[in-house]
Amino acid sequence: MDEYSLQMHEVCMTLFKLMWANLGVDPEKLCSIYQDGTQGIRMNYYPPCQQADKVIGQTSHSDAIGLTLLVQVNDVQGLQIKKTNTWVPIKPIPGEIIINIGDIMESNGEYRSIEHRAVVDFHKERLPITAFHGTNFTAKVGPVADLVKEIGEQ
Ligand SMILES: O=C(O)CCC(=O)C(=O)O
Ligand SMILES: [Fe+2]
Repeated sequence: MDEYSLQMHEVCMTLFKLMWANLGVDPEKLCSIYQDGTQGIRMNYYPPCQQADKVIGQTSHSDAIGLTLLVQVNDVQGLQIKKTNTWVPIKPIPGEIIINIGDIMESNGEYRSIEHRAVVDFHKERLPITAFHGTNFTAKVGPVADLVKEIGEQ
């Protein structure tokens, strides 16, 4: 479990740096807010339900962190994201990690914190493992100064 947490953190830091570089921000400037950052690992279990069309596994929300890395133990579909007011199912691919952008990484429309939910299956159980990555407790979170523009500025 320790090794899993560590590896997930490493993947996450690599993604943060690539995402910041893509925005034109020096990754080294922001790295410190995730130094000894919070990490929560949640193992969800959604049992099959004969009334799957009448219940919800997890209601609509966005994750209040930087990035969420989600790995599924089996290939049952359940995660959905909201795109132009429509719920779009996310098909799990064995061995791949689903990355959810959280509220802290929302940035000038370039990256959007995604609204999502989980539905349940009529016949099969579903087991996703989610790793949430947030800043450390001393970090000040707010708009990145380098990205703040005047109205009309390109
Ligand atoms: O079960 C899922 O696929 C989604 C889990 C989730 O969104 C969460 O735990 O925040
Ligand atoms: Fe979530």
